Amino acid sequence: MSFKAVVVGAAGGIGQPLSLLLKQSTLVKELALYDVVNAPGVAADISHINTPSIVKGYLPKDDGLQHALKDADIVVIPAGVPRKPGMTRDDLFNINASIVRDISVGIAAHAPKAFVLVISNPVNSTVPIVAEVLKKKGVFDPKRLFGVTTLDVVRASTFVSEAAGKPTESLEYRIPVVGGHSGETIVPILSQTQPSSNFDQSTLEGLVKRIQFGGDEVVKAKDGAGSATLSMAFAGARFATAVLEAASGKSSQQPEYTYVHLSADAGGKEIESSLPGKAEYFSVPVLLGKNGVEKILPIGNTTDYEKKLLETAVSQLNGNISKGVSFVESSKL
Ligand SMILES: NC(=O)c1ccc[n+]([C@@H]2O[C@H](COP(=O)([O-])OP(=O)(O)OC[C@H]3O[C@@H](n4cnc5c(N)ncnc54)[C@H](O)[C@@H]3O)[C@@H](O)[C@H]2O)c1
Ligand SMILES: O=C(O)C[C@H](O)C(=O)O
Repeated sequence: MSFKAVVVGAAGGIGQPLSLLLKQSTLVKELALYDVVNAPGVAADISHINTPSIVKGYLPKDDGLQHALKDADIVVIPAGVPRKPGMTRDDLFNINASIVRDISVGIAAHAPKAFVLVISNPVNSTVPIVAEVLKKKGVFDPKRLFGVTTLDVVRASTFVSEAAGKPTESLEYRIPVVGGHSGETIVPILSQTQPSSNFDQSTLEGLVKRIQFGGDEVVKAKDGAGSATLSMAFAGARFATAVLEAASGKSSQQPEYTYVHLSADAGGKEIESSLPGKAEYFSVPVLLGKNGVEKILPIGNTTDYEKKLLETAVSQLNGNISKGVSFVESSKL
């Protein structure tokens, strides 16, 4: 079984390597690359790779977005501006909110059944923006909308395996990361690290900070030239592949951590009622299936320290979520 995948923002720092990685997937039969600039060039380049998928590039002219999205099974969105040093992800809201809103209007009209994977920041707000647009258009299915928080999970296994003195075994390190995708809304549950690792409290807190602010590390190192692109492309392709594998009927008992509307499954509702405050959206452990979210698993036991981290995350997230919802409420669609 193979699928039509669309990358919106395909000519960007994430979009190009992400498109390259998706071109390598045998789960993809058609790859539609859309951007406001240079998408045909990126598509021409990638199309020379001799993997089975057909690649086409689209620009806004001649209803490009509509044609790119037509019959899409999965739409991955890394469109929008990245951070520069000194900025928070929320500082991107003013520009990226309308970009994501307008793309969502296109998805509602031309690919209402597609899985939608949102990479554009601030994810805590852009996912609610997509949901609100799809709701207004009567096509919202919470099982099919995902905020991509995989990079936090990828970073956690890299940083924790390094701290455990086993950097070459990082792929074996599984660390739940829940909450949102910005600073203190990112909550690594290091007490559930597998293989289990015993860190003293100060190492533990250092690791939590590093995972929460891993994005800033890259923004600082790039010194004005943007934020994480290559590690994000890796993480985005990994998550998109998991969604497509599940859609093709290959089930996995390994959860993926992704930022979803908690109504997507009864397990989400249970998590919502157990959280120390209101949060309609949360990154949670999800088992994927043919229709997207199949089951939301419990977050599991947490230490008192992690409970405090969760409290802080929830209090910040709620404002991010309301900001996205209000933005669509006040938009003329
Ligand atoms: N979720 C995550 O973990 C994560 C990680 C890294 C970056 N990001 C976010 O991803 C976004 C993209 O980052 P980047 O480094 O690739 O930026 P970039 O500037 O290199 O690329 C963005 C691309 O989006 C395109 N674009 C702008 N408006 C568009 C529109 N209306 N339709 C289609 N395409 C449009 C631009 O032309 C550009 O090619 C940023 O918002 C960044 O903060 C998220
Ligand atoms: O840090 C950023 O702004 C980009 C991204 O969200 C990241 O976590 O690397």
